[in-house]
Amino acid sequence: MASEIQLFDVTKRYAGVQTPAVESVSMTIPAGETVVLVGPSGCGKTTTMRMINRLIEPTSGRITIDGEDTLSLNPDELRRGIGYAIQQAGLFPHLTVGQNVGTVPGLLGWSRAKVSDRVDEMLDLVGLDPAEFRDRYPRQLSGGQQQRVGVARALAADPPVLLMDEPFGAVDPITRGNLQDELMRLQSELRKTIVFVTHDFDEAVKVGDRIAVLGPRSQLLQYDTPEAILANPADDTVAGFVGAGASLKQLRLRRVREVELSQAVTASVTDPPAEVGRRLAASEHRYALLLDVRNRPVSWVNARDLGRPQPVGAPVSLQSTLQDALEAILTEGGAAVVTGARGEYVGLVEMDAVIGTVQKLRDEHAEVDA
Ligand SMILES: Nc1ncnc2c1ncn2[C@@H]1O[C@H](COP(=O)(O)OP(=O)(O)OP(=O)(O)O)[C@@H](O)[C@H]1O
Repeated sequence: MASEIQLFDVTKRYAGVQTPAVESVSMTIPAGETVVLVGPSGCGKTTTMRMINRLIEPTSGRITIDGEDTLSLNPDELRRGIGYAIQQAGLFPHLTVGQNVGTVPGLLGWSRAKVSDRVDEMLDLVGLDPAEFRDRYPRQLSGGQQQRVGVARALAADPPVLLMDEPFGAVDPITRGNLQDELMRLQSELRKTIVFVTHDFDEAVKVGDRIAVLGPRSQLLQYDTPEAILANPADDTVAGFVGAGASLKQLRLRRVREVELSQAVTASVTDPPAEVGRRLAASEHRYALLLDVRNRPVSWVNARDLGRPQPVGAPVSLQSTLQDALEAILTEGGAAVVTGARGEYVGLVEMDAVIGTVQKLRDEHAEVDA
């Protein structure tokens, strides 16, 4: 279940402040997508997001959820239908983890048994063992665990919309990466409409189906897929925000299965070196890949040194990102070996394929603009 959110000409002026915090913003957030609002500190991200659940009331303009004007709804009811997760989790310190997660279902009048089942289900979903964590207090949790409880609480009443304001801002980079991975896994199952605020562009690229790059007063500088923004930033401000290494970042969004694999000269580990030499001589290649009886890559052998095979480094899979493949190419010194589900040899990713992919993305997105 997911809902489309639309902003029409939305403006927010805080009392006593001359310039509006958000000025005349219009955008559509498609149902079931994760849209990331990204922009520098103070540009109005939080204000924009909080107007959706009316924690902040717009000065003018209209916001609809599935076509329904949010101003026509009772704010408390509206908020019960919108999950909300914030930095530092914002858990109630005097309530247990279970009570925190069960807050909204409780308010909605669910039976105790149903709330209790739901709490356990949600804790499981975010990777916390209910038996271990249900009765703890927030202060007895690590930052990352608190953040997980925050997400569980936001999802407990199964809202069609989830607002997340820098939800992973307060944890270390490794925990942050894990939480991002988990959110993506959850979202691939739940397909909620998620509005996610961050000032970290890399986080936006990782979790977003679309990214809204905001300037002052929440002005939409560019609103597009991560691929399109990386390939073709709308202007210098966006380019500055994308930062260095845009091409490298693109490689994180592409999978090995999307590129054309090349093929190595292969032989069996049991083949005599002379036979391997004959095969290499008949090809234009200098190296052959030796496979075991189950077709799994074992070693590389050089035409000039057939007696001394070198072990194959860590292979990549069809699901690996092109960034992983590039890393393997650089480590292996030529090509990354790709293996299938049972570890069998499938093909190679070569440098040309990686370069070609980046080039193609750039061309595709340049054409869209033309
Ligand atoms: N209650 C308030 N009263 C007056 N001005 C406010 C209020 N809340 C926010 N502002 C101002 O509105 C602007 C936008 O703030 P907002 O918190 O939406 O930005 P943000 O992009 O989320 O920033 P950050 O990334 O630093 O959290 C800022 O200039 C801020 O100072």
